[in-house]
Amino acid sequence: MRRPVHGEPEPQPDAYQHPPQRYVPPRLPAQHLFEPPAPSAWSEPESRPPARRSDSFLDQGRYQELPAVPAARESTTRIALIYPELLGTYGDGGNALVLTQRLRWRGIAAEVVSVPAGEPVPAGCDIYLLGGGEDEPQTLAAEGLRRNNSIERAVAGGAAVLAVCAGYQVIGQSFPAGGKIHDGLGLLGVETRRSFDPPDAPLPPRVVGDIALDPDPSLRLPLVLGYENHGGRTRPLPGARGVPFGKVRIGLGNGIPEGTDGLVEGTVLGTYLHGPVLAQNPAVADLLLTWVHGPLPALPGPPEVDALRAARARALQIA
Ligand SMILES: NC(=O)CC[C@H](N)C(=O)O
Repeated sequence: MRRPVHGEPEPQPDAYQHPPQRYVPPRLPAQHLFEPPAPSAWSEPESRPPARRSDSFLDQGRYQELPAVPAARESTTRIALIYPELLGTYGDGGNALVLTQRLRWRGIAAEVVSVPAGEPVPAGCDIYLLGGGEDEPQTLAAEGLRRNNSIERAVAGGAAVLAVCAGYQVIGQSFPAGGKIHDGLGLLGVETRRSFDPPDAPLPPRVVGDIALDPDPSLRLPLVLGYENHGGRTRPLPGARGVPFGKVRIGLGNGIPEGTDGLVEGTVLGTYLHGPVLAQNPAVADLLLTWVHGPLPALPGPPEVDALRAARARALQIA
């Protein structure tokens, strides 16, 4: 992007144009991201005992005052980032950072367990993250994951999964790549194809751009914002359980006549939304965290994300 000439006003959030989709970030106080929210932001009564966490960063100052939280499945919440070099093309690894930080802000110990391709996937993690990727890496990822059923076993034991785009396709029943149909993990009852149109119809174009969802009411989430970039179309199999992640307000999502994106079944969430989706939608991060922790104290903001969401909603004319 061109740097502003001295004396020229810096671009402001309102300069965000759509189309063309060019994002100018709002100007924000940089230090906030490194500071915990003020204790006044917490909705729980102050009489609760301090958090169990003893992390050197969190032990400083205000974190001592944070309320206790329900017992985690284990003392440290383990967030598995699956094959980041194959399923990390679109910055979806940021989802791990968001989950970790939102736990730490609440005084809960958390660690990211990065699982490189070729390594066995541990079955003892609390949340499994699969990101987006191109067709070939996605096929390799599916092959690796099919070698053991760690994620399926972890889910049976109460773990949560967030699978984005290629990850969503991989945890479904089947997906296309390189002119073939590949088996997925079958964690979600969906199938992906390049098209569900009659074989003689031209292939639909790749969809790239902003996406906004009205989440399924059962999830009790605010508007979900993101970015999509995929060639595949995904539909539920007959008799599939779960609810769509949301109804598409802007964008394509699953690309089926129902106008939905993703599928949520139990503690497994598949979606086409990049962003990273949890960075733009902290409420979705907290939904995943409550799946493994039970109810958590409210944690508003951070204000940078509120500002970002407001700017994006304005730009998409859905404010
Ligand atoms: N962004 C992605 O993860 C893309 C997934 C898949 N390769 C597709 O094009 O549909």
